[in-house]
Amino acid sequence: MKLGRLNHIGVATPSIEQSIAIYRDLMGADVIRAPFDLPEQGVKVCFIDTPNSQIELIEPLGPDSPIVGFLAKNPQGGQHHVCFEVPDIVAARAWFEGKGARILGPTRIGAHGTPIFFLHPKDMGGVLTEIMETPKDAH
Ligand SMILES: CC[C@H](C(=O)O)C(=O)SCCNC(=O)CCNC(=O)[C@H](O)C(C)(C)COP(=O)(O)OP(=O)(O)OC[C@H]1O[C@@H](n2cnc3c(N)ncnc32)[C@H](O)[C@@H]1OP(=O)(O)O
Ligand SMILES: [Co+2]
Repeated sequence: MKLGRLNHIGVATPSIEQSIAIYRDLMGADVIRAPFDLPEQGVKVCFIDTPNSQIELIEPLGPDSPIVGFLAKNPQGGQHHVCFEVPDIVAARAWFEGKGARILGPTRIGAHGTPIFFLHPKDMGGVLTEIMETPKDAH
């Protein structure tokens, strides 16, 4: 397998609206897409476009959100995960399983509408890493 494009950096926040203001007013972000809920993943999401990638703002949706623990430890929010693209999510999952990396949960549909899974941070040098199949109409 080859290292693919960095699709986004996930940033957990207690308030997507407050974080949007930072990227819009302080960082001069042009394109801010409307936030949307992803209940099956337990998050509200807002993508901020950068020239070559995206910031994915994520706010907990409900008490069982997978980012509740992270925000309990980091009440201001913070850098949560990175996401790399692969051409084939099934082949990628087999690759990582073959390498003994811990995969968190089933492959499921992520915020870009394509299949994703997560690699445990302990197997990625402390970095929670999302693997995402490249959207068919991408780039
Ligand atoms: C999918 C929609 C969207 C998309 O892009 O399509 C998203 O990206 S949504 C993102 C939110 N969803 C997820 O993060 C799903 C995968 N995450 C998980 O399963 C959990 O967050 C998990 C298992 C990584 C951590 O769960 P939890 O915080 O409840 O467990 P612990 O506190 O026990 O953590 C265990 C261990 O991992 C360290 N940890 C936790 N979160 C992170 C992190 N974001 N980055 C790095 N390390 C992390 C934590 O410190 C613990 O380490 P220890 O040394 O044992 O203290
Ligand atoms: Co993500």
